[in-house]
Amino acid sequence: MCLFDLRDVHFAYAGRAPVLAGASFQLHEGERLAINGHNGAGKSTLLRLMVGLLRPTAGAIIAFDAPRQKEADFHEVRRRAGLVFQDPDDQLFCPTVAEDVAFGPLNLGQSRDEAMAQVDSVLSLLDLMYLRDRITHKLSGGEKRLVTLAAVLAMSPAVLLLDEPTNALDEENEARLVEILQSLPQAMVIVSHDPHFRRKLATRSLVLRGGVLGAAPEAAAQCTHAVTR
Ligand SMILES: Nc1ncnc2c1ncn2[C@@H]1O[C@H](COP(=O)(O)OP(=O)(O)OP(=O)(O)O)[C@@H](O)[C@H]1O
Repeated sequence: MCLFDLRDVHFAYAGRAPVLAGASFQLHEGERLAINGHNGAGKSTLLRLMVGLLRPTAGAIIAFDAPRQKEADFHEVRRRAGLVFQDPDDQLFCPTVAEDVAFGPLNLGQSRDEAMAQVDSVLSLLDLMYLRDRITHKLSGGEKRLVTLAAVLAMSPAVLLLDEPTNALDEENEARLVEILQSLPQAMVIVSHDPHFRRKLATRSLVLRGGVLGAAPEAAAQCTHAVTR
Protein backbone atom coordinates (compact mmCIF):
# COMPACT_ATOMS: atom_id res chain seq x y z
CA MET A 1 0.00 0.00 0.00
CA CYS A 2 1.18 3.50 -0.83
CA LEU A 3 0.95 5.58 2.34
CA PHE A 4 2.08 8.88 0.87
CA ASP A 5 2.34 9.94 -2.74
CA LEU A 6 3.65 13.46 -3.29
CA ARG A 7 3.42 14.55 -6.90
CA ASP A 8 5.30 17.51 -8.30
CA VAL A 9 4.95 19.54 -5.12
CA HIS A 10 5.90 23.21 -5.27
CA PHE A 11 6.13 25.48 -2.27
CA ALA A 12 7.42 28.95 -1.38
CA TYR A 13 7.12 30.90 1.87
CA ALA A 14 5.45 34.29 1.33
CA GLY A 15 7.80 36.69 -0.40
CA ARG A 16 10.64 34.15 -0.58
CA ALA A 17 12.25 32.11 -3.36
CA PRO A 18 10.70 28.66 -3.93
CA VAL A 19 11.80 25.97 -1.49
CA LEU A 20 10.23 23.04 -3.35
CA ALA A 21 10.12 23.07 -7.13
CA GLY A 22 8.53 19.78 -8.16
CA ALA A 23 9.27 17.36 -5.32
CA SER A 24 7.83 13.87 -5.82
CA PHE A 25 8.14 10.66 -3.85
CA GLN A 26 6.12 7.75 -2.57
CA LEU A 27 6.26 6.08 0.83
CA HIS A 28 5.15 2.46 0.97
CA GLU A 29 4.29 0.24 3.92
CA GLY A 30 7.31 -1.14 5.74
CA GLU A 31 9.71 1.39 4.22
CA ARG A 32 12.14 3.53 6.18
CA LEU A 33 12.91 6.34 3.77
CA ALA A 34 15.82 8.63 4.61
CA ILE A 35 15.82 12.16 3.22
CA ASN A 36 19.01 14.15 3.26
CA GLY A 37 19.89 17.58 1.89
CA HIS A 38 21.87 20.64 2.87
CA ASN A 39 20.72 23.13 5.53
CA GLY A 40 17.74 25.06 4.24
CA ALA A 41 17.08 22.59 1.40
CA GLY A 42 13.46 22.26 2.53
CA LYS A 43 13.36 18.93 4.41
CA SER A 44 11.35 20.20 7.39
CA THR A 45 9.11 22.09 4.98
CA LEU A 46 8.44 18.84 3.12
CA LEU A 47 7.42 17.05 6.36
CA ARG A 48 5.14 19.95 7.31
CA LEU A 49 3.48 19.79 3.90
CA MET A 50 2.87 16.05 4.34
CA VAL A 51 0.72 16.63 7.42
CA GLY A 52 -0.94 19.81 6.16
CA LEU A 53 0.79 22.34 8.40
CA LEU A 54 1.68 24.06 5.12
CA ARG A 55 -0.11 23.87 1.75
CA PRO A 56 1.65 23.40 -1.58
CA THR A 57 1.40 26.19 -4.14
CA ALA A 58 1.12 23.49 -6.83
CA GLY A 59 1.19 19.70 -7.02
CA ALA A 60 -0.68 16.98 -5.17
CA ILE A 61 -0.42 15.32 -1.77
CA ILE A 62 -2.08 11.93 -1.65
CA ALA A 63 -2.04 10.33 1.77
CA PHE A 64 -3.58 7.00 2.75
CA ASP A 65 -5.07 6.67 -0.73
CA ALA A 66 -6.91 10.01 -0.76
CA PRO A 67 -5.97 13.41 -2.19
CA ARG A 68 -5.55 15.95 0.61
CA GLN A 69 -6.17 19.63 0.01
CA LYS A 70 -8.27 21.29 2.71
CA GLU A 71 -7.54 21.53 6.43
CA ALA A 72 -10.30 18.99 7.13
CA ASP A 73 -8.60 16.49 4.76
CA PHE A 74 -5.49 16.62 6.92
CA HIS A 75 -7.16 15.84 10.26
CA GLU A 76 -7.11 12.14 9.43
CA VAL A 77 -3.57 12.42 8.05
CA ARG A 78 -2.35 13.90 11.34
CA ARG A 79 -4.01 11.07 13.28
CA ARG A 80 -2.29 8.45 11.12
CA ALA A 81 1.09 10.10 10.56
CA GLY A 82 3.00 11.34 13.60
CA LEU A 83 5.50 14.14 13.05
CA VAL A 84 8.38 14.43 15.51
CA PHE A 85 9.44 18.07 15.09
CA GLN A 86 13.06 19.12 14.78
CA ASP A 87 12.70 21.38 17.83
CA PRO A 88 11.10 19.58 20.81
CA ASP A 89 9.91 22.92 22.19
CA ASP A 90 7.49 23.11 19.23
CA GLN A 91 5.89 19.88 20.44
CA LEU A 92 6.01 19.77 24.24
CA PHE A 93 3.76 22.17 26.08
CA CYS A 94 2.35 20.36 29.13
CA PRO A 95 3.71 20.73 32.66
CA THR A 96 4.88 17.12 33.04
CA VAL A 97 6.21 14.38 30.78
CA ALA A 98 3.26 12.08 31.56
CA GLU A 99 0.80 14.81 30.58
CA ASP A 100 2.67 15.58 27.37
CA VAL A 101 2.67 11.91 26.36
CA ALA A 102 -0.99 11.49 27.38
CA PHE A 103 -2.09 14.54 25.41
CA GLY A 104 -2.35 12.75 22.04
CA PRO A 105 -4.22 9.66 23.28
CA LEU A 106 -6.65 11.87 25.26
CA ASN A 107 -7.19 13.98 22.17
CA LEU A 108 -7.98 10.82 20.22
CA GLY A 109 -10.77 10.07 22.67
CA GLN A 110 -9.11 7.62 25.05
CA SER A 111 -10.23 7.65 28.70
CA ARG A 112 -7.80 9.00 31.32
CA ASP A 113 -7.02 5.41 32.45
CA GLU A 114 -6.42 4.20 28.89
CA ALA A 115 -4.22 7.21 28.14
CA MET A 116 -2.18 6.69 31.31
CA ALA A 117 -1.73 2.99 30.50
CA GLN A 118 -0.50 4.06 27.06
CA VAL A 119 1.90 6.57 28.66
CA ASP A 120 3.44 3.83 30.81
CA SER A 121 3.63 1.41 27.90
CA VAL A 122 5.42 3.88 25.59
CA LEU A 123 7.71 5.24 28.29
CA SER A 124 8.68 1.66 29.21
CA LEU A 125 9.35 0.81 25.56
CA LEU A 126 11.72 3.77 25.35
CA ASP A 127 13.24 3.14 28.83
CA LEU A 128 11.99 6.54 29.93
CA MET A 129 9.87 5.69 32.97
CA TYR A 130 12.35 7.63 35.12
CA LEU A 131 11.21 10.82 33.36
CA ARG A 132 7.47 10.16 33.81
CA ASP A 133 6.77 12.79 36.48
CA ARG A 134 9.47 15.28 35.56
CA ILE A 135 8.67 18.87 34.57
CA THR A 136 8.99 18.89 30.79
CA HIS A 137 10.62 22.27 30.32
CA LYS A 138 13.37 21.36 32.78
CA LEU A 139 14.50 18.31 30.79
CA SER A 140 17.77 18.27 28.88
CA GLY A 141 17.70 18.63 25.09
CA GLY A 142 18.25 14.89 24.56
CA GLU A 143 15.59 13.97 27.12
CA LYS A 144 13.09 16.29 25.41
CA ARG A 145 13.90 14.67 22.05
CA LEU A 146 13.10 11.20 23.43
CA VAL A 147 9.91 12.46 25.07
CA THR A 148 8.70 13.94 21.77
CA LEU A 149 9.16 10.50 20.19
CA ALA A 150 7.21 8.95 23.09
CA ALA A 151 4.43 11.52 22.65
CA VAL A 152 4.10 10.64 18.97
CA LEU A 153 4.34 6.87 19.49
CA ALA A 154 1.60 7.11 22.13
CA MET A 155 -0.84 7.89 19.31
CA SER A 156 0.07 4.62 17.53
CA PRO A 157 0.56 6.29 14.15
CA ALA A 158 0.81 4.21 10.96
CA VAL A 159 3.64 6.43 9.73
CA LEU A 160 6.41 8.20 11.61
CA LEU A 161 7.90 11.41 10.24
CA LEU A 162 11.12 12.08 12.08
CA ASP A 163 12.89 15.41 11.73
CA GLU A 164 16.50 15.11 12.90
CA PRO A 165 15.66 12.52 15.56
CA THR A 166 19.27 12.18 16.77
CA ASN A 167 19.70 15.91 17.54
CA ALA A 168 21.02 16.29 21.08
CA LEU A 169 21.25 12.53 21.69
CA ASP A 170 24.40 11.00 23.15
CA GLU A 171 25.94 7.89 21.54
CA GLU A 172 24.17 5.49 23.88
CA ASN A 173 20.75 7.03 23.29
CA GLU A 174 21.35 7.23 19.55
CA ALA A 175 22.19 3.50 19.47
CA ARG A 176 19.09 2.78 21.55
CA LEU A 177 16.97 4.90 19.19
CA VAL A 178 18.28 2.93 16.21
CA GLU A 179 17.28 -0.32 17.95
CA ILE A 180 13.82 1.01 18.80
CA LEU A 181 13.14 2.35 15.33
CA GLN A 182 14.38 -0.90 13.74
CA SER A 183 11.95 -2.83 15.92
CA LEU A 184 8.91 -0.70 15.02
CA PRO A 185 6.56 -1.87 12.25
CA GLN A 186 5.68 1.64 11.09
CA ALA A 187 6.81 3.08 7.78
CA MET A 188 8.90 6.17 8.40
CA VAL A 189 10.49 9.15 6.78
CA ILE A 190 13.75 9.99 8.47
CA VAL A 191 15.25 13.41 7.90
CA SER A 192 18.78 13.26 9.24
CA HIS A 193 22.18 14.78 8.60
CA ASP A 194 23.79 11.79 10.34
CA PRO A 195 25.03 9.36 7.64
CA HIS A 196 25.70 6.60 10.18
CA PHE A 197 22.14 6.82 11.50
CA ARG A 198 20.69 6.85 7.98
CA ARG A 199 22.77 3.84 6.95
CA LYS A 200 21.61 1.82 9.95
CA LEU A 201 17.93 2.48 9.38
CA ALA A 202 17.05 3.41 5.85
CA THR A 203 15.66 0.94 3.36
CA ARG A 204 15.83 3.72 0.75
CA SER A 205 17.41 7.16 0.56
CA LEU A 206 16.63 10.33 -1.31
CA VAL A 207 18.33 13.68 -1.39
CA LEU A 208 16.50 17.01 -1.61
CA ARG A 209 18.44 19.37 -3.82
CA GLY A 210 17.25 22.41 -5.76
CA GLY A 211 13.71 21.79 -4.55
CA VAL A 212 13.44 18.29 -6.05
CA LEU A 213 14.07 14.82 -4.67
CA GLY A 214 16.53 12.48 -6.31
CA ALA A 215 18.37 9.27 -5.50
CA ALA A 216 21.01 9.64 -2.80
CA PRO A 217 24.53 8.33 -3.40
CA GLU A 218 24.10 5.90 -0.50
CA ALA A 219 21.03 4.40 -2.19
CA ALA A 220 23.17 1.97 -4.18
CA ALA A 221 23.90 -0.05 -1.07
CA GLN A 222 20.27 -0.30 -0.01
CA CYS A 223 17.27 -2.29 -1.00
CA THR A 224 15.28 -0.01 -3.27
CA HIS A 225 11.57 0.38 -3.84
CA ALA A 226 9.80 2.67 -6.31
CA VAL A 227 11.81 5.87 -6.63
CA THR A 228 9.79 8.40 -8.54
CA ARG A 229 12.48 10.92 -9.45
N1 LIG B 1 8.29 30.16 8.41
C1 LIG B 1 9.19 30.45 7.46
N2 LIG B 1 9.13 31.63 6.81
C2 LIG B 1 10.00 31.95 5.83
N3 LIG B 1 11.01 31.15 5.45
C3 LIG B 1 11.14 29.96 6.09
C4 LIG B 1 10.25 29.56 7.13
N4 LIG B 1 10.61 28.32 7.57
C5 LIG B 1 11.69 27.98 6.83
N5 LIG B 1 12.01 28.95 5.96
C6 LIG B 1 13.10 28.93 4.97
O1 LIG B 1 12.80 27.91 4.03
C7 LIG B 1 13.98 27.20 3.68
C8 LIG B 1 13.80 25.70 3.98
O2 LIG B 1 13.74 25.53 5.39
P1 LIG B 1 13.64 24.09 6.05
O3 LIG B 1 13.58 24.30 7.53
O4 LIG B 1 12.56 23.34 5.40
O5 LIG B 1 15.05 23.45 5.61
P2 LIG B 1 15.77 22.12 6.12
O6 LIG B 1 16.21 21.39 4.91
O7 LIG B 1 14.90 21.39 7.06
O8 LIG B 1 17.04 22.74 6.87
P3 LIG B 1 17.95 22.18 8.08
O9 LIG B 1 18.75 21.03 7.52
O10 LIG B 1 18.82 23.38 8.40
O11 LIG B 1 17.04 21.78 9.20
C9 LIG B 1 15.12 27.86 4.43
O12 LIG B 1 15.73 28.80 3.58
C10 LIG B 1 14.42 28.56 5.58
O13 LIG B 1 15.14 29.71 5.97
